[in-house]
Amino acid sequence: MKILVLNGGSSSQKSCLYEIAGVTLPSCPPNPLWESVVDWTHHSGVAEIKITTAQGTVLKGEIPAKTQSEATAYTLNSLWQGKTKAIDQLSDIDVVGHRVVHGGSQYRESVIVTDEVKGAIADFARFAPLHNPINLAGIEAIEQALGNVPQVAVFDTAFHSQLPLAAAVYPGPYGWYEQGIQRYGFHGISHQYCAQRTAQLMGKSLEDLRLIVCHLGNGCSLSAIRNGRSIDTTMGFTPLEGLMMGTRSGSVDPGILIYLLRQEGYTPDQLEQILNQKSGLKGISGLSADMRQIIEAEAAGNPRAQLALNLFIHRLRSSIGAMLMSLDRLDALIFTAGIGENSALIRAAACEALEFLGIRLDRQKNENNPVDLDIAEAESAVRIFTIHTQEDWAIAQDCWRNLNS
Ligand SMILES: Nc1ncnc2c1ncn2[C@@H]1O[C@H](COP(=O)(O)OP(=O)(O)O)[C@@H](O)[C@H]1O
Ligand SMILES: CC(=O)OP(=O)(O)O
Ligand SMILES: [Mg+2]
Repeated sequence: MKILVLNGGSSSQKSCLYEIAGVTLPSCPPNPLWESVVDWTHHSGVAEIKITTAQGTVLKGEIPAKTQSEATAYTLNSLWQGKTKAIDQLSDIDVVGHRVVHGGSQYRESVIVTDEVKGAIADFARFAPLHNPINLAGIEAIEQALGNVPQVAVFDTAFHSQLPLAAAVYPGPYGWYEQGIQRYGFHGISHQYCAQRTAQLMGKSLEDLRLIVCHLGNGCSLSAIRNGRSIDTTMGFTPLEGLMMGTRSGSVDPGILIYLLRQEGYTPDQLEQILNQKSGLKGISGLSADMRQIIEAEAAGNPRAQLALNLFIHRLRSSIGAMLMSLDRLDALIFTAGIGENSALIRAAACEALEFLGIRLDRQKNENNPVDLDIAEAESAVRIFTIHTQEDWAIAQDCWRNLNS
């Protein structure tokens, strides 16, 4: 079965083609036949593209793609034509899986896309305006190019859909909860994948483990996992709550927003822009949303980069503390996504604060940025893992399950 996965984010679109040959799912993620990343973050109106095939062909360049649909059309062509060709024709694709960021409380599992599902994704765009429209555009681009190939929507909110009420409900008026204003949580595909992979590496059943997953990418969130379920998480009603992120503020006093609306005459659109695009590492440093550049500038003595880094670490530590208190035992602390997988400095800074609990990082192992490895000292009270998050593979597995159930 050939499975195409589209993972559309606010500034990038990652796509992947997998082939599953057997009658059961492989236990470890297979290498994809073909992968592409389209990134809009560097220049306006132009996207950077990188395509890699299983044969090792790498194509890098810029394409004049302003929209998601243009980028998807270009990407699909490169799948069956030219140097990066991986299939003879698009009809060789059996199923297409999509990461859909918001599925509300309605979608607790992945589903085959129907008109009703598309309507719900469009409706939930109210709650995730930066993500859901992009996910829907991906589904429609595939409909145009591939007709009625089965498509599967895999929701970032699904893994958190059983949050206990104490974690899910905001302490505003009860009417908020009745109208759907509640904590949904995001990055669930990654949190769930990392939890399952850690259980596999520990040789234990996920049911028996208590875990904290730190998903630290452009968007950042933590989850507390017990009996294989997310019981607490830092993102909430939208992907704005919680940790400080690349360009997003994370949690701020809502009083600030009332002040800005009333005293400074800001519009809701301006507030959205500030909180989503002009805050976080970029807003504080004035330099960049890229953690690598923040770390470099901090090392060179830039005071605002120093402040941005200190804020990021402070909020990460206090939120790990919050997740810890939702579990009454911890078996493993897991770091994943761009920063979590690649920054020994951030992992060490987070773990330093936990040493009083007997949680000890092996400095040498940590420095090597290992993939899917335990980086705790042998006598540590809690295991510490770096896990390469494979959201695309998790989506491909859900496609396979939907078509084989
Ligand atoms: N070696 C590194 N050290 C620190 N941060 C890194 C490193 N490599 C990547 N990152 C950071 O990872 C983040 C992007 O993470 P990623 O998971 O790729 O994001 P996305 O949310 O777009 O999927 C960026 O802030 C980038 O700076
Ligand atoms: C939900 C979310 O924040 O996603 P991303 O980190 O890809 O922006
Ligand atoms: Mg990501």
